[in-house]
Amino acid sequence: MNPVIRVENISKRFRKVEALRGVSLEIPRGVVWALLGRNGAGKTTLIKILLGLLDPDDGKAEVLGYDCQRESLEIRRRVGYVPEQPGLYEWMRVDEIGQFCAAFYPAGYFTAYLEHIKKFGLDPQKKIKELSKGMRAMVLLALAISHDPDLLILDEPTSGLDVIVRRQFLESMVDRAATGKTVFLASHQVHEVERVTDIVGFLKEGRLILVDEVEKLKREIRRWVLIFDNPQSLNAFLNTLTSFPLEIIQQTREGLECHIIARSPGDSEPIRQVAISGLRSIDAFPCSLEEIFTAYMNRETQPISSQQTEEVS
Ligand SMILES: Nc1ncnc2c1ncn2[C@@H]1O[C@H](COP(=O)(O)OP(=O)(O)OP(=O)(O)O)[C@@H](O)[C@H]1O
Repeated sequence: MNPVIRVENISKRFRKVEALRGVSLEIPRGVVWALLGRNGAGKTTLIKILLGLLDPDDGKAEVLGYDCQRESLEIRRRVGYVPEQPGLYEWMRVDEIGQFCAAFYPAGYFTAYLEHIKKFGLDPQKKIKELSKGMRAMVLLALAISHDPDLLILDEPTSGLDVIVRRQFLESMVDRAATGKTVFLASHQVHEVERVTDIVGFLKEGRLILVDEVEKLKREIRRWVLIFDNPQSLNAFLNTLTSFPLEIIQQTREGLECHIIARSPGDSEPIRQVAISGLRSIDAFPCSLEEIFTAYMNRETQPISSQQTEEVS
């Protein structure tokens, strides 16, 4: 089956800023896919390219089989989009804005819109300018899903929503995916999307550094805490670490404790096989998606070698 989103080697520069650097990805149908990155990582830039609101400097992107540069109108008609910084007509009533947007979509849009508004507990007679931030977010979501789009794109979807609404909102994304629709969301609220996301992509300074299933990441990545009797044993261990069949994502040291976040394929736990004298204890802990994300984001800035360790000890 063709992917819903296909991005090939997209780059985008704003003057001196390289907002996207050779990003490639494919998003299958029927999943909740989250693009996670820190502020300024390039998430909104990628979304704007997908919707044809920005042209890339290099590369090619397709959404629902349409070319993002040449066929952006087709894309915008078929996709539901909730922007990060929405502009709504302040003077309109909640029902009026639905009626206004219905003109761009097939019959049935307005009826579906009113149903969503009712479900969200919003008063259709209220003026947009009288709504709270969270209520506005709900109006935007209702506007974005009332044509039942095959693909829903959300930029920072939960900002402004209280904890109850946020939970309902994110869970409704899972329900959409269960009916074969696709949800692509960009966020830096990693802990919030963890429960509802099938696949994540980590975007760091314009580069997509990882794409994987959340369940697989959580199965394969562990935080290890090793406690040694003396610094020499700890250093000896660190010197052998590169020979383990492991992807070391982060390693830090506090006194005689070594903390490692590492990925090993399958269920094997190679660190457990460590045979170094002076090892007092070894424990493994599951990682949250937030811990995994943080470890990847800090990866280049926090390497410690055994040489550095010796200096510390
Ligand atoms: N129109 C623009 N002109 C100049 N620089 C821009 C423009 N749009 C984005 N940038 C820059 O490109 C980089 C990526 O911005 P982008 O908005 O895509 O990040 P983001 O991941 O969505 O961030 P946030 O989570 O804070 O919304 C940033 O350094 C930003 O300052």
